[in-house]
Amino acid sequence: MSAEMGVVPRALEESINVSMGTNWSILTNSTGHNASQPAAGDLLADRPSMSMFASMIIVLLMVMTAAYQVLTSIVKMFILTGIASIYLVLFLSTGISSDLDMYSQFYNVISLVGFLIALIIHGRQTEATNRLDFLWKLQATEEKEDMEHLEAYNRKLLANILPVHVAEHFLSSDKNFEDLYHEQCESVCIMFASIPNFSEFYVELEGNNEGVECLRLLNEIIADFDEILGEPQFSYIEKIKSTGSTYMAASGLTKATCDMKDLKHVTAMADYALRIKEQLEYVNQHSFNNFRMRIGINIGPVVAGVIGARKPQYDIWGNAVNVASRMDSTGIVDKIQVTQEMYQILSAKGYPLTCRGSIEVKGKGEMITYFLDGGKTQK
Ligand SMILES: Nc1ncnc2c1ncn2[C@@H]1O[C@H](COP(=O)(O)OP(=O)(O)OP(=O)(O)O)[C@@H](O)[C@H]1O
Repeated sequence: MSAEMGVVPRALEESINVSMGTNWSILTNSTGHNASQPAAGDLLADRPSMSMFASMIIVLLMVMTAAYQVLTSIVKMFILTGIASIYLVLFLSTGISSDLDMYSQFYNVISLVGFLIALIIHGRQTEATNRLDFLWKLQATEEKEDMEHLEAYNRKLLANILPVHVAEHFLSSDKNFEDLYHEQCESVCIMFASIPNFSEFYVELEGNNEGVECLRLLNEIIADFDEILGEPQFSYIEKIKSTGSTYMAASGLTKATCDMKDLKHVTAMADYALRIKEQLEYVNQHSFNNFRMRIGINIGPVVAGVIGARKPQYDIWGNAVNVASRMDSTGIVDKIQVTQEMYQILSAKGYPLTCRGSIEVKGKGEMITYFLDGGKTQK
């Protein structure tokens, strides 16, 4: 029996070697039948692992290049094609592939080219996605900046319409203007300042553009009063509104501006009244007019709130406000009329005041009032 168990016939061995591109003589060697060629068999057995090793190195190199984010897809394409070309030239021209048959060599080349194409397509797609991501991020950043600008603009706008603390209340919480905003303020100093003879000045003629020039001057006066409020010493005061030629302001509406210890919000209001009187004199000198001012000030508790949703308006209400208005309406031009409560505070602080005496105030009866004659004098 020439073909024993475990022995590969010579013809079969050769046919396997041809079809697989390998040498099976090492196997036959193990059976002891070809023991004369062990060294040649070992060498041949190493060959497939060498071509495999080379292929793996190239694939690894290509994957590393493809994964390198900094390179553009075009540069990657050139590098990958270069690597693949060098490998193919070496693979086909040197002995690396000699252990492989034609079919395996062809399969190896096709796999590499396919892999190369896949990497190039992947590189292009990744780059396109990254570019799109970048553009979206840029757009999102621009939109965020626009929104921040818009929010800042809205804040500024709202802060011009409402006092800062009220504007912050609406902006910081989820409140809307439908909800009533109100607060109780215990010690608020209220001032009404009017220019009674403005109505004499206001005439609608062709020469003054149907009264527009008169309004222009009134606007300048009110704007001057607003600007004075911007001075640091008057930070206790909040403008409430101006109706016609009457300017209304109040101080001590917030915890920060209500100084119960030194009553600075009261003295600030007295100083402000004196200051706007001076300002009107300055306007008179420069516009050759003779506007006269009448001012009334009172102190007391008020309710502050925002009325209206579409055009919200901050205002204050209470008996103290009514009395302050009466101090103006029952006052005398060029004088600052104050109530007894104001007198007690201001005289204690060193302000010169003169008692006017008792006057009849509508709805309040007889009231003793005072005139504020000037600024604080050093005691
Ligand atoms: N928030 C306010 N803004 C402007 N003016 C006010 C405010 N609150 C009260 N007043 C004015 O105070 C004045 C006194 O108000 P009060 O309610 O005592 O009297 P009245 O009889 O209603 O007013 P009037 O004498 O004008 O008829 C009124 O002229 C009113 O216009």
